[in-house]
Amino acid sequence: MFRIHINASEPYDVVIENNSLSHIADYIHPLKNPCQTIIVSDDNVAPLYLETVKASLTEAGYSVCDYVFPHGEDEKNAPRLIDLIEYMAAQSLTRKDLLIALGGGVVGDMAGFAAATYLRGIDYIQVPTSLLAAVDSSVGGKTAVNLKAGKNLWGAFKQPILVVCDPTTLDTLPRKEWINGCGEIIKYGFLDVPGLLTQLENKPLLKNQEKAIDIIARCVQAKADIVEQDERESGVRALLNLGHTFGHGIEKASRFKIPHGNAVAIGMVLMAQGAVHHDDLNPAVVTKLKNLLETHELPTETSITADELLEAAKHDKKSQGETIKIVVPTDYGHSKLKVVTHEELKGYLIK
Ligand SMILES: NC(=O)c1ccc[n+]([C@@H]2O[C@H](COP(=O)([O-])OP(=O)(O)OC[C@H]3O[C@@H](n4cnc5c(N)ncnc54)[C@H](O)[C@@H]3O)[C@@H](O)[C@H]2O)c1
Ligand SMILES: O=C(O)C(=O)C[C@@H](O)[C@H](O)[C@H](O)COP(=O)(O)O
Ligand SMILES: [Zn+2]
Repeated sequence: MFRIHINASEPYDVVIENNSLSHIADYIHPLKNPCQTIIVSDDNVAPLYLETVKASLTEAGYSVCDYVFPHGEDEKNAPRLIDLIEYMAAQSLTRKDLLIALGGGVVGDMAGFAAATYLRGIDYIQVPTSLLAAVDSSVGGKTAVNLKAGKNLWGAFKQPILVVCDPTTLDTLPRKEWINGCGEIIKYGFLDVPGLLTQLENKPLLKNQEKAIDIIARCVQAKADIVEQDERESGVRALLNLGHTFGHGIEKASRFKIPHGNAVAIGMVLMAQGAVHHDDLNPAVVTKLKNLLETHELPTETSITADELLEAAKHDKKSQGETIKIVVPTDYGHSKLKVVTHEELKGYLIK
């Protein structure tokens, strides 16, 4: 069992414990007296875990309603968010009540945003059930939905009051979602997490729940260290965007056929290749990165055109006027922030 404290402006704990879902109310109770709760989930996760969470809450005296929507990135949008908010209002949830996001990053991002804005903000808990959500999206308080113009363009910073991760839920996670989660994990390997890349090289993390617990804890601690320094991304937090400058464009241009973690993997390779020409990165680092991604069955290239990627990057949050903040690998396991013009960014895509 791990309990990692996140010392944000509103501090909270991340609990990582096998079978924690069956007694989730034990973790909630010290923070929140019995109240009305809404569990938000998708149609893959709800049939597997909704009843377990409900049973624990009901037994502890909480009343529970649920909102279950179709799975997938396509659903992380404004109409779905409004439908959820309308449902919350119809259930007469008050400011003292609680939202529980049970699922992957899509559920967590959208339900978190609903909690951030409904009645100008109510408490919420992240209960990640995908590997990607466990290592990244459930922690740090970035909530959002996508707009037609791009990824995560309508959102808010709102920290959860608690994160409860039950790694046994990964037993039902399809292999392709393990692969997807590994995209973000390898990203952490390039953000100075000591030994993480070596650990992954020695044994790929696919369908290995035993090993996943330790790696989840290491990534969460790494994210905590960054978020605690810079909760609202005015500086170092932007490092967590390694692979995302082009990754978000890849997701959008593929109409979300290429999922987030896969897109981040390709985005890291593109940025590393660019860094060989513009930042003197040793080409051997690109080879090692590609090998590690391939061992985890992740893609390393895309047929999406440079023009599409550049256009998407220009509209991303990290763009300001003619410049954009990017994250470039400086060595195997290390990266740095850099501000370049859009014209210079183009150069990163020319091989
Ligand atoms: N807020 C953040 O800091 C942050 C960080 C990283 C990614 N994200 C966002 O997270 C999203 C991606 O998250 P994701 O990969 O979890 O996507 P997701 O929520 O779509 O989950 C992936 C798939 O796995 C299924 N699933 C989840 N848990 C399962 C389980 N235990 N058993 C069986 N099936 C299960 C889901 O139903 C879905 O079909 C993207 O929208 C991305 O932008 C946000
Ligand atoms: O928490 C962060 O900060 C991150 O950047 C984590 C990313 O993995 C995540 O995909 C995030 O949603 C991207 O943020 P955005 O601001 O570029 O939308
Ligand atoms: Zn990400």
